[in-house]
Amino acid sequence: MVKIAPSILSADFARLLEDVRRVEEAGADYLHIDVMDGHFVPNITIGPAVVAALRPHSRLVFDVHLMIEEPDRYIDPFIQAGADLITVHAETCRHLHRTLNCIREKGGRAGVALNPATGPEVLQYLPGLFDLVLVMTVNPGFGGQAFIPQTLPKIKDLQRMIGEMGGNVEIEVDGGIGPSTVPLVVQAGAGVLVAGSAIFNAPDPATAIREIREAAQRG
Ligand SMILES: O=C(CO)[C@@H](O)[C@H](O)COP(=O)(O)O
Ligand SMILES: [Fe+2]
Repeated sequence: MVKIAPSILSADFARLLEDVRRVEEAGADYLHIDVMDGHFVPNITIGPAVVAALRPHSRLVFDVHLMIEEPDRYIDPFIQAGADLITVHAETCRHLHRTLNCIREKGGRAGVALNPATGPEVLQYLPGLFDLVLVMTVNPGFGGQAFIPQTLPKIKDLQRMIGEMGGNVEIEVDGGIGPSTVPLVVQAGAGVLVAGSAIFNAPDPATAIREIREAAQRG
């Protein structure tokens, strides 16, 4: 069974809690929270205060995607705010090994995100140190972009690599995910599907989640 992670980047920020409740009731698994700093990516979004405000109102796994320079500075604030899973971009980490250890020491699950142009080999010598790999299927920074099909072979390579490493590591995909792309990424090996615009811009987010699950079964 795949997991579905609605990205609140495409939610109505003026009605954020309402939107979170709606996807939680519709059976979402993770709540994907995109954190952008205006440096690593051009956009600026959410900080720990918003995560802390939502935390008492939701039992969803808070899946925090840090698209920020120097992510080490913000691991503790996001854990304190209630993040369950913290994903850092390999491209932003000078010492990825240290950063992953730091997330786990503070009690979080650790994820590594890879831009479309970044290969999986950055993970090769880190077996057992990460819980999730986030394959960016668009360039990070904005919702509503078109899926990049050249990322599919990377998902397959990662699945093989993770299988050889052993352990329990999830492959998450993020960007341009919706009913038409879900079968492709699931076939390639993705197990966690992030979707922003496909869920929150749909007339009914619950129906959109159901359609994504049905598409995953076709995959
Ligand atoms: O991390 C990001 C964008 O950088 C995402 O999580 C987006 O929120 C995905 O949006 P859609 O492509 O699903 O609209
Ligand atoms: Fe994201």
